[in-house]
Amino acid sequence: MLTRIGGPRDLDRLTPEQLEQLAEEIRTFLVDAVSKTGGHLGPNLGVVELTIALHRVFDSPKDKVLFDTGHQSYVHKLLTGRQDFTKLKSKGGLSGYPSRTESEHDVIENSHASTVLGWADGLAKANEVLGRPDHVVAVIGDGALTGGMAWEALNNIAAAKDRPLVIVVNDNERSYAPTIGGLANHLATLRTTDGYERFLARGKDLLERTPVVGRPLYETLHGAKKGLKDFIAPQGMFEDLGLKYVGPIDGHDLEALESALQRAKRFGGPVIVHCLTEKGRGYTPALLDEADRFHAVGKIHPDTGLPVATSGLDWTSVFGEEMVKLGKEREDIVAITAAMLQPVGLTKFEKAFPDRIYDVGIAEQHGAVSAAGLATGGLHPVFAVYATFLNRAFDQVLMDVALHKCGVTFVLDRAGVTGTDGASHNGMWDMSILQCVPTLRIAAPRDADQVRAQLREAVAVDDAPTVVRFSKGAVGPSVKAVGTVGGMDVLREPGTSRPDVLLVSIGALAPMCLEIADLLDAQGISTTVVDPRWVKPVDEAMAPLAARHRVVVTVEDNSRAGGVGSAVAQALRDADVDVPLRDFGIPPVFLDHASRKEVMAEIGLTAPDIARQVTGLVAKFDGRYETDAESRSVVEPVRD
Ligand SMILES: Cc1ncc(C[n+]2csc(CCOP(=O)(O)OP(=O)(O)O)c2C)c(N)n1
Ligand SMILES: CC(=O)[C@@H](O)[C@H](O)COP(=O)(O)O
Ligand SMILES: [Mg+2]
Repeated sequence: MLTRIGGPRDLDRLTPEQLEQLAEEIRTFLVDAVSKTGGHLGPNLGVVELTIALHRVFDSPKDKVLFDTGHQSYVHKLLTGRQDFTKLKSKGGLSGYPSRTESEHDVIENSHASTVLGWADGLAKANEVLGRPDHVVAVIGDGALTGGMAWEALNNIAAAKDRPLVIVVNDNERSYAPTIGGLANHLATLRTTDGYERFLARGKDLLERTPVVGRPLYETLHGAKKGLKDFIAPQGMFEDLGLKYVGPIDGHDLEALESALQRAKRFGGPVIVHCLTEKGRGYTPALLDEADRFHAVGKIHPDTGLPVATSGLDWTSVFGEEMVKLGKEREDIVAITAAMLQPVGLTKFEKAFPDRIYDVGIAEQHGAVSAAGLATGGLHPVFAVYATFLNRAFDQVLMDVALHKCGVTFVLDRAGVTGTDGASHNGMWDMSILQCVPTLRIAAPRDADQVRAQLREAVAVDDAPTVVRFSKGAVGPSVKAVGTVGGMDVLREPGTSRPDVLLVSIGALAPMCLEIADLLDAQGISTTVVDPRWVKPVDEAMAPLAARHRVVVTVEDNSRAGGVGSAVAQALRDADVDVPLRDFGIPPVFLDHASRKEVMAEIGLTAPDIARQVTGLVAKFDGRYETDAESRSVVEPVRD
C-alpha cells in the first residue's frame, strides 16, 4: 500500500480498510528503516494516523501543513514522495527534519521547538492579505506547547476570530520525559473530558428518572454545566483565549481524526484540534522505554530495540557524574533542564537530589531567568542545555543573569559541529554571541579531566555567569599539559626560543591541534600549542606569548564570526602586538546535515587542511619578531 502512495492525493481513493493497512505498513517501515539509521522513532510512531488524516483532509502544498520542531515529519515525508530512508540524516540522504530543498510540501526546516504557531500566524495573515482561500495547519506537540513563543502566537491567533487557522495539538503527554507544568495538567484534565461527558450523561439519566425533584434539579445542574465542565475538565483556557476547541480526539482513530479535521477546516476561524496520541505506538521496546519512549535513537536491533553499538565514555556522562559529586559537596547547587533531563546527563543528579532539580519544559528563556532568581535567592544553579538552544535565551543571560551579577553556570552540551541533525542543531554560535556579555566567563574543556576541573572552577564563581561548553558524543583522549603560561596550559613546547607558530587550541580540538603541530614539525616549522582553558576573557599572558612567535593561529569548533579567534586578535591589538593571526573555525554558513567528520572536512577543520595553510602563512612572513629573544622560556614547567 505504501509504495502506491506517490503523493497526498493518492490517499483519497483508499478505503478505510486500506488506510488501516497503510498505517500498519508505515509503522513497520519506520521501525525497520530507523533502526538501521537512527532517528526520531518514538515521535513518528505516534503520528501515523494523524499525518494520514491531515493529508487526506488538507491539500498540501496549496494548504500548508506545518510541524513544530519537525522531528515528527517522517510520515509526512513518506506520504509526500520520499520513501528512501536508507540514508536518513546522512550526507546526501533525507534530512531528519522538513527540508525545502527536498519537497514543496515542506516549510519549516529548523528543529528549534515552539515556533510553528508563529509561522502559522504569519502564513494565515498572508493568505488573508493576498486573498488566498488556502488553509494553514500547524501540528504542535504538548512539549512544544510549554515554550513561551507558542503562547505569544496563540495570543495573536486568538485575536483574529475570522482568520482560518487549524492548530493540531499532538498530545502524547511527553517531551522526552512526561511533559511538565500547569499546561500539562490542563491537557490532562481535557483528556478526561469524555469521562466528564459520561458523568453528565449518567447524571442526566438518573435525575430524569427521579420523581419530583429530579427534573428541576437537572435544570439547575444543566445551567451550572459550564461551571461544572470547567471544574471537571477546564478546557476554558483555550476557549477563554477565544479559540474554538475540538476534542479530545483519539489520535489513532482515522475516522474520528478526519471528522474532527473536516469540522476544523470548515470552521472559518482559529480552531484547536486536541489529539491524544501515544509516543512509540505499535513498537513495544519504545513503549517500554519509560525515560523517553525512544524519542531519538541510534542504530538499534529492530526486534529488541537494544543499541547496536555501545559508545565509550561521553562528554555528557562525565558532566553528569561530576554533578552528582558536586551535589553531595555543596547543598546550594541545583540543576535546571529544559525538558531534556536525560540527554543533558542529569538523570543521576535527579535521582540523588530530586528536590534540587527543575525541569522547566521547553522554556530556555524561563530557565535562564529562573536561574537568576535561584542565584539571587542564595543557590548556585547549573543550567544544562544544548548549545544551540541557549541562543534563544541570550537576552536573559545578558540582562537577567550577567547584569545582576548572578552566579549561574550554563553547561552547553552538543557544542561545536554535531552534524546529522542539520544546520539548526550545530552548537556553533555560543562562543560568538556570549563574547559580548560583560563579566561572563567561558570554559572550553579539552578532555574529561578538564570538564571535571572547569565545572568546579565555574561553580566557584558566585558573582557572574560562567559557561562550560563541550562536544557531542564520545570524549576524546586525555591531553596532559607540559607547562603553563598565565592561566593557560601549554600542550606542546616548541623546542626553541625562537618558535614560528603559536597555535591556540580551543576545547575538544586539542588532539587535532597536536596533530597540526606534528605536521608543521615535519616541515621544519616549530610550534607552541597552548590551551587557554578559559577562552573568555582572553588570558593576559596571551599577547606577550604571541609576541614571541612569528604567527598566531587559533582553532575553534565555533563560528569564526565573533569567535575566540576574533577575541584573541582583539587582545593582541589592544596590547599593540602586531603579529599575523589566522583564525580557523566554522564559516558563518548553515551547514547541511552529514556526519560530524564529513562536515569538519567540508569546512576545512582538519589537521592537514590547517597545517597546509599555516605552512603557507609562515612562508609569507619573513620572521620579524615582536620581542627580542630572551634566554629563558616563559613556560613554567608543570610540577607533579
Ligand atoms: C528550543 C528547543 N529546545 C529543546 C529542543 C529539544 N527537543 C526536541 S523534540 C523535544 C520534545 C518535543 O516534545 P513534543 O513537542 O511534545 O513532541 P513529541 O516528541 O512528543 O512528538 C525537545 C525537548 C528543541 N528541539 N528545541
Ligand atoms: C529534535 C531535537 O532537538 C532533539 O531530539 C535532538 O535531535 C536530539 O539530539 P541528540 O541526538 O544530539 O541528543
Ligand atoms: Mg509530546
